[in-house]
Amino acid sequence: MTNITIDTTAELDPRDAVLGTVNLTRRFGGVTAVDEVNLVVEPGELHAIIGPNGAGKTTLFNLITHVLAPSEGSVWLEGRDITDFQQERRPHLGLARSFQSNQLFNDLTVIENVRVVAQTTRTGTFRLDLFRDGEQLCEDSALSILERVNIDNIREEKARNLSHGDQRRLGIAMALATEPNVLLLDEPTSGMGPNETQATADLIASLQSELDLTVLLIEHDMSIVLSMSDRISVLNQGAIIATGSPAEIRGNEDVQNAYLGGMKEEL
Ligand SMILES: Nc1ncnc2c1ncn2[C@@H]1O[C@H](COP(=O)(O)OP(=O)(O)OP(=O)(O)O)[C@@H](O)[C@H]1O
Repeated sequence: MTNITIDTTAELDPRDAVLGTVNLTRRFGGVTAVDEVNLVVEPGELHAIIGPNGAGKTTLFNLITHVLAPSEGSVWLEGRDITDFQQERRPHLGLARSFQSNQLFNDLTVIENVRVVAQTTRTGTFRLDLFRDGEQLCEDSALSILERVNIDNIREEKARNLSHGDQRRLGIAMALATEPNVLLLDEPTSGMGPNETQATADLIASLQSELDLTVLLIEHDMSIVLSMSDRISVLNQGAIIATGSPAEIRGNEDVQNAYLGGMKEEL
């Protein structure tokens, strides 16, 4: 493998980062899907993870969110080792991942979906009995999140009836209901046309700046990645082989040739 040294964060210890990983590794039998990854995410940045199919992006997200346990290494959030924290505890730490379509409550309305998450986060108890006293706070908070994500106009629709794009926006709204400091987005524009893709990119940028969020994102659309990221890490065969600004990643001939392959034209 070509050695590329454009990691502008190399001097930072991942244990001191807002989100960091130390030698994070996951093996599946003989395959090392994530290989000694040291990731440093800085406060308030939009940090994208890119790489070819099978590079280990989803596995890395699954390790950070404890969907999978690492074979080796650790995950750090604001100075705490959260490697062994169970998934359910993570939203309370300020780390949230956008909900996937199969995690929505299909028979609840859009606002009910967000309210359930807001309530669960506030009370620590999962509750579907939504119509009790003392829930005005969650209702107000759910509505303001829907307005922020621009889906308040469909708040009474059942989740199952939403378009693909609206389901993805609802997934982001539900993550926001946990009041995160760090938001993980797993291909937020997948399956969207150009207009929806741009609208989603604009939404993410506005969330980042207005809510002072730190965002870690996997995204295949290179034009989106290059236009909106503060920094980009390139994964290849499980390892981070470069981290840098979009200009550094775009301008690096080795990255283009060795790791972006078919995406080279888009750089
Ligand atoms: N549960 C699993 N069991 C066995 N191998 C797995 C498992 N999950 C992932 N892998 C392997 O780990 C490697 C990394 O996969 P991963 O899905 O993390 O890559 P990716 O970068 O997200 O790919 P894509 O862009 O295609 O979604 C691949 O070789 C994949 O086949």
